[in-house]
Amino acid sequence: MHIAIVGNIGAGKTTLANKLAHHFNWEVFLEDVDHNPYLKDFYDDMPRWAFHLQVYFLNSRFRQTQHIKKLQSASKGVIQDRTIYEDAHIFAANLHQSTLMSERDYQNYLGLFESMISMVDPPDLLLYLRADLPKLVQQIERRNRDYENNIKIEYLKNLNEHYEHWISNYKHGRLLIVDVNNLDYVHNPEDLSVIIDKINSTLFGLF
Ligand SMILES: Nc1ncnc2c1ncn2[C@@H]1O[C@H](COP(=O)(O)OP(=O)(O)O)[C@@H](O)[C@H]1O
Ligand SMILES: Nc1ncnc2c1ncn2[C@H]1C[C@H](O)[C@@H](COP(=O)(O)O)O1
Repeated sequence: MHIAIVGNIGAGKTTLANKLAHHFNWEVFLEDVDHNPYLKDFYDDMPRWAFHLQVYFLNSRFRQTQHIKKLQSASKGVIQDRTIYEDAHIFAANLHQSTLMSERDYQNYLGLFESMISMVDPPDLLLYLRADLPKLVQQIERRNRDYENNIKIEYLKNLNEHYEHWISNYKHGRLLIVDVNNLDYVHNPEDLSVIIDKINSTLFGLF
């Protein structure tokens, strides 16, 4: 079983991924953030570093999918924090649309993505955490990563629009949308149970 958690920056993916991995006793795959050699530079100068960062994330995410595939064939359960689909359909697409990534870099990137995606298995369940801008801003501030302090509201808004568009066209498998605006699964165990019940119901027909 493979559950992938998707959603905008600060939506609560990592927090939920860790909690679900603990609950189901499955392996968790997190993003390559702390050792990412481009992320800080990217936030300082997006046009300069957009292509480098996208190639880095694409490669790191692709490796992760191959690792997940091996665990799946050994019947191990996996929770994944963010997917390769979001790199291309959300982040790279948004950078291109916002003219922060040039046409030739974007086409070059898409060629690479298309070559890789045929080797990627979709998750058994895609869990989309939908969060409005105030919730995202509050949680990004709470997390307090230096390089994210100057993220513009406009950037988050554009990403949210890409998420909504992508999710409404998602056809690779089962999809569960959870509105997290009024959920606090950090402090309220009942809010975590609400999500776990929805997952059990979607995946196993329980409840
Ligand atoms: N539903 C929630 N309610 C309250 N706080 C949350 C919630 N989800 C996440 N947080 C807090 O918000 C911050 C960002 O969450 P995180 O899981 O790192 O988001 P993401 O991985 O989506 O970027 C963390 O400090 C986390 O403890
Ligand atoms: N593909 C990406 N392009 C640009 N930025 C990205 C990409 N994937 C992740 N990120 C950024 C967004 C955040 O600053 C960090 C970690 O993501 P988070 O949603 O907080 O887990 O990486």
